[in-house]
Amino acid sequence: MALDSLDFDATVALATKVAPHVDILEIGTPCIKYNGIKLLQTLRAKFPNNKILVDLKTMDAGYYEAEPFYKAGADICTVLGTADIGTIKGVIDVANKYGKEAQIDLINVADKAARTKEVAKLGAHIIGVHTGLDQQAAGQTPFADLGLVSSLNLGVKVSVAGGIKPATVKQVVDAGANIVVAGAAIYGAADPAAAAAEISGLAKGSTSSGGVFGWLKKLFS
Ligand SMILES: O=C([C@H](O)CO)[C@H](O)[C@H](O)COP(=O)(O)O
Repeated sequence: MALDSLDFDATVALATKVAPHVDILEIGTPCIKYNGIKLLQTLRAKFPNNKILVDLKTMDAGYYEAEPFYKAGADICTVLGTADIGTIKGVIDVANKYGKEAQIDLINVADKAARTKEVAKLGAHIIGVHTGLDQQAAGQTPFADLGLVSSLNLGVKVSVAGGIKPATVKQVVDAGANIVVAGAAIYGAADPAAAAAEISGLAKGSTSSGGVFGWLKKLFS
């Protein structure tokens, strides 16, 4: 789940609702810029059972920028695929130093296949196929890019983000996504915990929407 609010307390409150229903809590870029590493430290202490991704979208000084976040308990940090290859290598190297993972975000990368092959050779742990919020506002989706990146079969995990909602979870899993990111579909829902449970259930291939939770909901609705 992507936490994209700027408000510290609201972010912790939302994480408290969704944490039991998701594997990874993602601190979104605006959120980490606004709140800083203290928010990571707070979430790390409160949610020992969730992985935490810090969406740094690093563009320079990869090793130097990401190291304090891995030290503070981040499991995954992101670095921009448009960054210099040395910057990307820096984040991969520091992730390896702490036994963690680096995610290379393909947002705005022109030749996504070429960059994916290049960073896979460097040992990238996760490739992020990502249609950002501004691109979504212009009507773009991540589906075609996901198909392209998955078809490379490089043995690197693929994450997809960009307006994913219950109706599109199966499509992205079938297209090869190992990690499904949802932000607005959860925090914009009337019941974020239920939305998180439904999306997780769908992503993990449950047979009914939302697994047992969704089934019970349907039964009593
Ligand atoms: O990464 C994101 C965005 O660039 C701001 O940081 C979002 O968290 C990501 O796109 C997931 O959110 P939704 O698109 O709302 O599902």
